[in-house]
Amino acid sequence: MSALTEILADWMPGQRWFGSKGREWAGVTEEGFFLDQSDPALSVHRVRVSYTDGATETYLVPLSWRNAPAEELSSAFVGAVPSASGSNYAYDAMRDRDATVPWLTHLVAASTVGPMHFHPAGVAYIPEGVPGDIISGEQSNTSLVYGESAILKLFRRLEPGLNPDVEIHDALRQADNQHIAPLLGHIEIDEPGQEPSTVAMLQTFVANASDGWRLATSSVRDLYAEADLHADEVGGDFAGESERLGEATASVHTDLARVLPTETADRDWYTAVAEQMGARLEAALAIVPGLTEHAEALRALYAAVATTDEPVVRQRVHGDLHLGQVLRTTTGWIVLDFEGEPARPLASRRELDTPLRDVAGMLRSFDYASRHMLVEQPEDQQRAYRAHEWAERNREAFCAGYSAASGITLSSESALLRAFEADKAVYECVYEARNRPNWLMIPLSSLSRLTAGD
Ligand SMILES: Nc1ncnc2c1ncn2[C@@H]1O[C@H](COP(=O)(O)OP(=O)(O)O)[C@@H](O)[C@H]1O
Ligand SMILES: O=P(O)(O)O[C@H]1O[C@H](CO)[C@@H](O[C@H]2O[C@H](CO)[C@@H](O)[C@H](O)[C@H]2O)[C@H](O)[C@H]1O
Repeated sequence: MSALTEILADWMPGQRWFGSKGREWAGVTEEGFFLDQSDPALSVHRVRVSYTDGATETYLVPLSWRNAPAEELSSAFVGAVPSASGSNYAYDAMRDRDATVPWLTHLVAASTVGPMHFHPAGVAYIPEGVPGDIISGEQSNTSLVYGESAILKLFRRLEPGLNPDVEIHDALRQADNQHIAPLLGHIEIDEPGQEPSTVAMLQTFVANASDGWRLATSSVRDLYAEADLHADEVGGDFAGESERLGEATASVHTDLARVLPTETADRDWYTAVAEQMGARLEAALAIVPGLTEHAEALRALYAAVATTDEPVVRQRVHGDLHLGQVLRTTTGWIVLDFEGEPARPLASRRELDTPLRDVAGMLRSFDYASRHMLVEQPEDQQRAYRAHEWAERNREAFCAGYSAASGITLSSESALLRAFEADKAVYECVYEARNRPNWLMIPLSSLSRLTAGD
């Protein structure tokens, strides 16, 4: 193994974007090329990790290079690689501002550098010559904001095929949908014998906006501060926003169904969905022992999916909709990140699905927002009651907004919707066990409610 491969193998598991935490590595290889040779030089590496369970993943790692240690970049230090003249010092290039300029320079020039191709969308101005600032946050990918006008998202896990984030943003632009941030370009990398992988996406940065998670949790904080008031009585009531969010979600679904293919679900689809949910549960049980007590009830919920006669139109959807994926601007809600669930294979994220998956994702998110502050005080019954009330109020408002804008009535009796919520909660259990174990109780306790039929 080369010195750089060893350094990357040590460093990657500690990165937020590394999705396979806790999985045992069987091997690792790395190949890279220089995207820019100036000082600091910028190189891009594809790191292929194989696991003892037989799976493999490819991660994209851009590095910046310096001849001497850079004190101000100590938190971005990746490692020192011995060279003929001493050492070369590698840094996380996404956190080295000086190394962030070439991405947009190449996009403006529509360059090809080695295996990498830059595709400007040709619809709006791309800022050039300015450095990008990394967004810090709970992200599966890594984003740079350039001068408050554009945001570049680097997809960390590479898979051959067009990333749905690019594909869906492009489709919604054609539909002139008002609830997205316009696509400015994207970057691809060749994969021998396969379709290219999408490396990054550039879109308009929406300034002066707040994400839905932050707004919703402020509303919950207000409620907790006034523990004897109801959700509709405190100043920070969120229900109006939830209703508008339901309308925005419906508008996105309506436009996706208008400009991209749709199909009516046949019996096989219901059976396949029930099987997928069951398979996800079986895999999750091996990772989260706390799920065992819900397993039987979940299997019964999924069995109901196979036999329900609720009509479903299959179409492209968001795939991982939650409050952290929506931005409230001065005029309304913007929906972000159409990539789908990061842990799912790309081909399955591009399949036709049902809008109910997105509705379920957002309903789960209201539950999360209401209860994440209870993680530290699980015994507080008064607040737990208020949390439940807040979640119900906002879930109902979201559904009302969605139904009014789409003409599709969302029923709390729907076996499908309940199963999609439960399936999402199972996914979240695995996600939390791997990334935020002290939050695991949020989806786990929701499963008690969902399987009890409340
Ligand atoms: N176009 C945008 N304008 C403003 N902020 C954005 C934009 N796109 C993303 N963000 C911010 O970056 C965060 C992460 O972006 P997202 O696309 O969800 O990345 P990830 O796939 O890593 O979760 C969002 O929650 C939002 O705060
Ligand atoms: O935004 P990503 O595409 O990276 O989505 C992943 O991370 C999310 C957390 O950042 C995770 O969402 C879960 O936590 C949210 C609060 O942090 C909550 O609003 C969501 O409802 C809950 O699912 C998401 O599941 C995961 O795919």
